[in-house]
Amino acid sequence: MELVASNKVVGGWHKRYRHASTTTQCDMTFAVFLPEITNTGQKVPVLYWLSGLTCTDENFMQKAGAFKVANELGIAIVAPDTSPRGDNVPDDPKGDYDFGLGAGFYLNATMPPFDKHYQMYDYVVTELPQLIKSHFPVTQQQAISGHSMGGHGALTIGLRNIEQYSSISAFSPIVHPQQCPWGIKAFTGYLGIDTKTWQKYDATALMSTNEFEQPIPILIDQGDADGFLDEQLQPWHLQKAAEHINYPLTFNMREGYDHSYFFISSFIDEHLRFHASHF
Ligand SMILES: N[C@@H](CCC(=O)N[C@@H](CSC=O)C(=O)NCC(=O)O)C(=O)O
Repeated sequence: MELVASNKVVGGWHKRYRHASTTTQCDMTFAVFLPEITNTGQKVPVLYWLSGLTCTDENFMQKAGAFKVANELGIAIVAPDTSPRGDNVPDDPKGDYDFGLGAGFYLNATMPPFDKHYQMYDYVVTELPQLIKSHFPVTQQQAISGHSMGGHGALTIGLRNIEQYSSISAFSPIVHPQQCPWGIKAFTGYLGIDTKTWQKYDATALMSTNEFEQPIPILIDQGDADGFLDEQLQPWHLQKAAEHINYPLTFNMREGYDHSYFFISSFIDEHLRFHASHF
């Protein structure tokens, strides 16, 4: 693992690393925030943050304003990149922002030429946590959160790995990708046209078809001035499925907020406190 950058912040540290990933078969970069309490070697729980379309590991760390409260609560934050990258990694044929580089959709692609590198589900669920546990002062406690495409990632990964996380949260998530343009494009390209293979990557489908004996709590915040709300995000699908099985989902519609990190930075403290209360 190669240290790419290191910045002292609120008494703790923000660091970026590059490593050769066996899962995505390319170099991956991730960022980690380590609260001050870890300077003495004390172990802390980890929040995994999954970013949205066009992002890298840097967007959340630079724009979310999460460090002060994460430091106060003693939570480490890990932010992976949103796709594999490199000269050999295929991109959207037209170079569009919603597929390929920066748009890995946190799934394991099965369609060539994407299947070789686009294995973001396994990377986030397995390889990255193993790497974090072996190199940083963290406990076994994990939570997962994300924004937009990353909210989709947090919901699907969390719901499929309930024993691995103590809580899930999301800002402006894509909750029913098989029924929105971003999701249909991504799933067709990465998984092919057989929609049966799409179900395990669709939070609403997972909520509708699974039984959750020990559900973990979910918190979602959504801005009502979000330009992607009606066409892409459609949170009511997940709300309805959750209500149907009495799943512990808290949903906040926030008046006047859009899709940006201005919105995330306004409510990230509440999400951090939510996760801290469930570790
Ligand atoms: N460039 C696109 C929109 C891209 C965009 O809004 N990306 C969001 C995530 S959208 C869903 O996954 C984002 O987080 N951008 C990075 C940031 O720092 O704000 C367009 O022009 O429509």
